[in-house]
Order: sequence, then structure tokens, then C-alpha cells
Amino acid sequence: MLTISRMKSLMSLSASPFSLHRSKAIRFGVFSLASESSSNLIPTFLQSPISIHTKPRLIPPKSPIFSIHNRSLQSESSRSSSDGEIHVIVGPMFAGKTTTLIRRIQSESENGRSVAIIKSNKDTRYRLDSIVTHDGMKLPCSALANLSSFRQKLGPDAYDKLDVIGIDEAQFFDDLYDFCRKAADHDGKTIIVAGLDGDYLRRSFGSVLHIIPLADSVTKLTARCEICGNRAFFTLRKTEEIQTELIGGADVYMPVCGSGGKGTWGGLMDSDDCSILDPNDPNYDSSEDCENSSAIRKTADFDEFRKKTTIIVEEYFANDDVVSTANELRELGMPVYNYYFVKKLVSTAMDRNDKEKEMAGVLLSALYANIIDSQQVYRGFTKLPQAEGLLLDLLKEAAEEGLINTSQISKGFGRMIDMVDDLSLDIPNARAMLRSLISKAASEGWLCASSLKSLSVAPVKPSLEDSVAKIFKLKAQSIIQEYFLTGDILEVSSCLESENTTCSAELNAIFVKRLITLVMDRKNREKEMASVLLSSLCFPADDIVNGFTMLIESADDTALDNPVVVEDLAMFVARAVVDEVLAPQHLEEIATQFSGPDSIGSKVLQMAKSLLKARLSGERILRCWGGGGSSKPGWAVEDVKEKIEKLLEEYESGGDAREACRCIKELGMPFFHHEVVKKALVTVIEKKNDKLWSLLDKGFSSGLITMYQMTKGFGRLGDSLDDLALDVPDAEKQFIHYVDKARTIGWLDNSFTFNKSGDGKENVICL
Ligand SMILES: Nc1ncnc2c1ncn2[C@@H]1O[C@H](COP(=O)(O)OP(=O)(O)O)[C@@H](O)[C@H]1O
Ligand SMILES: Cc1cn([C@H]2C[C@H](O)[C@@H](COP(=O)(O)O)O2)c(=O)[nH]c1=O
Repeated sequence: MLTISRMKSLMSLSASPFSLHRSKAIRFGVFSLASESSSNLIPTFLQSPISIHTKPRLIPPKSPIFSIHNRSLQSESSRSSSDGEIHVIVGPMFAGKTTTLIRRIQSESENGRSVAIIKSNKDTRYRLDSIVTHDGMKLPCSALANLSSFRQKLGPDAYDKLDVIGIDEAQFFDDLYDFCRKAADHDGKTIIVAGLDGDYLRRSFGSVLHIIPLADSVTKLTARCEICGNRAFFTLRKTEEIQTELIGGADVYMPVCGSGGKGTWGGLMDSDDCSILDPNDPNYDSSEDCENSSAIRKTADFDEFRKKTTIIVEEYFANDDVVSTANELRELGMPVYNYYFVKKLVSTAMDRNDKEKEMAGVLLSALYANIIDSQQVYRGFTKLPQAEGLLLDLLKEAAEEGLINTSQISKGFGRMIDMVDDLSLDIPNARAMLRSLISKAASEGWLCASSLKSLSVAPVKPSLEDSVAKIFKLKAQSIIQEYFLTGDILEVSSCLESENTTCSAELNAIFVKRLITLVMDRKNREKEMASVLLSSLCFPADDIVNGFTMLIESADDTALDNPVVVEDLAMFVARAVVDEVLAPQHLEEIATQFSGPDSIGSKVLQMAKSLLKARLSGERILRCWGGGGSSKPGWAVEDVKEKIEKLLEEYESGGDAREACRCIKELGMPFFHHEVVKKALVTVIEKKNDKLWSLLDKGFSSGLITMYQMTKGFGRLGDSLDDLALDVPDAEKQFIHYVDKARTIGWLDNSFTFNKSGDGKENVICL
């Protein structure tokens, strides 16, 4: 094993005769055995010397809980001649992943191989030029945003000379899979990857698990549970933040065993749920049987805690001494049971009079965060009988007493609405519970529900598996980039059709967001192409609304890089209205998602509305990016619409159905045939002229107009029926008649419904 003193001596050597380009090597943490000194196998870093700082280890080096060596399974032909390798080290934080990576890299270097380490530049805990373990060991590295840039940044020659690449904080690299696969299989490198397999909620983190099928070996390390000292498999976040990525160390995270048995989470040291090992658990290790005695010990500890807590609470109500109560609780030294203290304090106070209730409130705010962390407080409240009612009473009283003002109450509820989807992961009925809390609070008059964002019954955006969304984002990006090169809308349409098998609404919204995000810093040509694509794809308006909402939500970050972001976004929104991708009322719908006149969202929508109100707005907005970006140069959607209008007019005034169908086909935009359907229907209804109905009939029976396009065409007309009704008062009645007729002859299927006098968006179901 590499000792610390050995490492120190290795690292104190500098100046390398190795032929890699020095300046790049220095920047990119490349180091190798110096050729002259290879006889004594001392690696020389192509970098200024770095020191290592160590403090005594808290625990001895651990053996991994599992270590799979897969190499023998691999067929010789599956790798290139240079035969790379992929080794993966996973585990919770503090498990020794970085330590192990450093050791392996050191050992590779000692064996004369040229090595480099990459870490994610998101890890800003330490200097970007080093990977550092929790106990202070360091090695030089390069910090990058993505792995794909590594070869270019290092320089192709230097890259080619590398034998081994270490990757730390692998969970933050989206392109981990592609990079490892290419570097090992194609470039013959040995890749050693260290990263978290799970996040603080034990969900798969980033792409780390995706590379397991590529791996020659997988090592899962464990840390020591900070609560009970058992082996820790997971990382617990100690703060309230809920985003997946949150950089931090021991201040924010701690390793835990998960208690309640290895298959459970969130029940840390619950008295009802002692930690008993399951011999059927694949991680079961008979040597841990002795740990059962620790479960028994824990139960005894908890009993003792409960008894002492009861006394402390009673004493507090008797002497009203916050400081000594806080000290006594701290001296118990069992913070993991503090939730029980909260539960005991509040439930006792609830049975007493107002003075004790007030005292409980005072004590809780004194202990909150200092002695009892927020999760324990939350847990304590949830363990109260009728916790919901009590909490609501408490809030109501606080609101009525003016302790919490109206805007703080609304803000608090607003924040709950924002996090309800995350809460639902742990509490499946969180949404319903929150709705009932809101309506109760509103009916009691201490919450102004109208000031809150709407909380729909079902999540507005059904939560996709992160990995599905991530994969789709990458695919969407390449579909869009391809489109910018080819201008082939049909290709985009068919790629999306093959992707959108499930969760299409959310994927559509992601696509919209990605499309506009990608063109923000591109030229007008691409912006025009994006608008044309958006209008040609004819996604359901709700998906476009969600896409724009997500886009604008993320605009705060974008705005930092692009000062004209508000103008550009407003123009895209306005253009979507002019292209009939969105109806004007959708702008109001998007606006409700953004509070405060100074938010980027409000500004974007305000500006979009002003653009739309301006004189000759339609014409101007249509030409905002210069026009002419569609699949056929010069054929913007507006042009195609005009052509369709003309050919329908010609047909109406005595034309031949076959000839009209031929012209429609010649347009070469089959994904846009819904426009033919919509326009033909308008004429049928306006002029009570069935000739255009026969054209649709011909189009459908010849396969020119698909059921999908029919449905879209009918759906679009259903959405804009109010406008048609201005000229044709019985438009709705006629429309219903034609919908029935179309259903009977099989143009539409039964999922297409239209309810009288409703908002088309909800009434017309588009496939
Ligand atoms: N609860 C803990 N369990 C294990 N190691 C810990 C713990 N707290 C701190 N450490 C220290 O963290 C070191 C591992 O650090 P490091 O290799 O950076 O881990 P990782 O990269 O997995 O987060 C251990 O050697 C030990 O000194
Ligand atoms: C669990 C978890 C961790 N992170 C962050 C916190 C740290 O910055 C790194 C892990 O570092 P380590 O040295 O490998 O221990 O990841 C996160 O962003 N989200 C999480 O859920």
C-alpha cells in the first residue's frame, strides 16, 4: 500500500522530461513516470509540486461491500486491439472513493503508465486543480464541465499518449457513458471512475449506474454511519434544500446506514423500526450479526431518551427556563431522537392552556436549528396524533395573532406548492393533503388562496424518470442540430414520433424548451427555423405552454449570459401566437406561473403582449427573424398556408379533387396537412358548401391525409371556434355535426371529443 510519507515524497518531485506538452499538461493534471527516473519507479508530475495534508483516519481502510470483476467475462473481440478497461468505484460520501481513486492512479503511475485525472468543475469545495479526499489527500487534476472536451483541451497528441484516466465526482458528468465507452473501447485507455451511485434520496445519481454494463470491475465502498457507527451505504442531507445537486461536505451531508433494515430509508433510528439485518439481503454479512446487539442497545437508548425527555419537558413547563432545557437536551447527546422531544413537547402543550402552548412555541424556536435540526422538527410534528389539525391550528393562531403576516403565510404555502412534486416522492398523497390544507386555511380566512399559484389535481408536468428525460434531452439536441443542418421538418417529425412513445406531453415540452434554448445564441436563420419548426410540429398547446414556462423559468440563468434574452424570448412567444401555435389566452396561463412584475417571466410576457398589440404586429412578428427558414428555402409556414388557401379556393371554384390532392402532396409537408383539414372545414362551415368535404374524403381515402392530421385539423378548429362564431353564429352546432360525421366514417376515433361552449383546449382531445 502507498504510505502517506511515500506519497509525499512522490509528490514533491517536479519537472518532467516527459514529452507531453508541458503547459497543457500542467493545466490538465497529467503526470507520468519520468523516463530517466523510471528505474526507481518514481513518478514525476508534470505540474508544480503539491503537498498532501492528512489528518488521522477516522476509520481503518475498509474492504468494499462488493467488488465485481468482470473482465474475464469479456470477449476478446469486444474491445479494440489496444484493449481499454473501465473500473468503477461507487458508494456514499465519505466512503473513500477519492482515496481509492488516488491510490489506484498512484499505483498505475508507479507502474510506468501515464495518467491524468479529471473532476467535475461543479465540485467547488476545493481548488479546481486538485481532487481532495475528506481527510486531505490530494492529487492534481483538471476540472471540466464535460468529459467530451477533455481530448481537445488536453491536446490530441497528449491525449493519445495517456494510458490511464481517473474521473472523480463522476455523477456530475452527463456524457460519462459516451466518454468511457469511447476512451476504453476505441482509444484503449484504462478509465477509473469514482462517483456517487445514489443521491441524498437514494435515487440513481447522474450516469454513474449507466456505465456498470461497460465496467470491468465495480467496487462499492461504504462509510461509517454517523449515527450508529454501522456500515453506511447512503448519504443523508442535513439541510432542507431539495435540488439533486448541492455541493457540500460534512456541513451538508453525513453517511448513514439507513437504519430500519437495509432496504428502508427515512426511518432513521425509529423506535418502531429497529435495525435488524436480513440474512436474505445480498449485502448480508454474517460477521455483522454482532450488530444485532447494537439494535437492542439502540432500543434501550431510546427508552432512556424517552424517559428523560418526559422529565425535561415537565421541568420546562414548571420553570420556564429555555437555556437550561436546551442544555439538558444537548447533554442527552442523542440528537437522532430529538424528533421525539418535539413530539412530546407539542403534544403535552396541546393538552395544557395557552401559556404552555406559548412556552412550547418559544422553546421550539430557540432550539430550532441550534439544537434540533429541521428534519427532526418536521419528523416530530408528523408523529403527532392529528398532526395536520394541530399544525394548522398553530398556523391559524400565529396568523390571527399577527405573529406571521399574510404575505409570509402566502409565501410559505407558495413554497409548499413549488416543492409538492418532490414531496410526493416520499408522501404520495402530498398534493391532495396540501390542497385540503389550502382550502381549509382559505375557508377559515387566514390564507388568501387567490394569491397562490394554482395547484392542479395532478402534477402539471408528470414527473418523468430523470434518466428518460436526460436521454431525451440529448436526443432532442441532436435532432435539433441535425435540423439546423438539413432543414428537414419531416425528419424531425418522424424522429419525435419514434421517441414520443410515452410521456409525450412532457417530452414535447422538453423539446420546445431545448429548441428555443439552443437557438438563443444563434443567428436569425436558426431562430426563424425554430419558429417554423414549432409551428409545423403542431404540438398540443398545453405542451407548448409547459415548454415556454420551463424555458422562462430557466431564463434567470440564461439572462446572465445574454442581455437580450427577454427580447428574444418575448419574440418567440409573440411569434408562437402569430403562428397560432399558442392562443392569446395561453399567455395569461404562462403569466400565472410567474409572480412579481420584476421577474424575467413577467417581463417576457409583458413584452410579448406589447409586441402583439403594436400596429401591423402580425406582419412584423412574422418577419422578425427575416423569414424563409423552413424546409424549403423561402417557404415559411405563412407561405405554405397561403398556398393551401389558394389551392382550396381553386378547387372550390370548380377544380378537380385529384388535381387538388396532387398539389397538396407536392407541397411536401405531410406533417402540415392539418392546415388543409382546418381550412377546408372552415369553408364547409362558413359557406355551407360540402365540396371541400369531398376533398377531405378523397384525401383521407387516398392516404394523403392521415387520421393524425385529421385529428389535429379538427382539434385546431375546435380551439378557434369562438373566432369563427363571430361570422357564423351556428359554427359550434355545425362543427359538432361534422365531428360526429367524421367519427362515423372513421376519420376521427372515439377519443376525439368536443364539449359544447367550452374552452377548446380542454374539450377537444387531440391525439
Ligand atoms: N463517517 C465517516 N465514515 C468514513 N470515513 C469518514 C467519515 N467521516 C469522515 N471520514 C473520512 O473520509 C475519508 C474518505 O474520504 P474520501 O476518499 O474523500 O471519500 P469519498 O470520496 O467517498 O467521499 C475517510 O478515510 C475518513 O478519514
Ligand atoms: C449525496 C449528494 C451529494 N452531492 C454532492 C456533494 C458533494 O459535493 C459531492 C460528493 O462528494 P464526495 O467527495 O464524493 O463525497 O456530491 C450532491 O450534489 N447531491 C447529493 O444528493
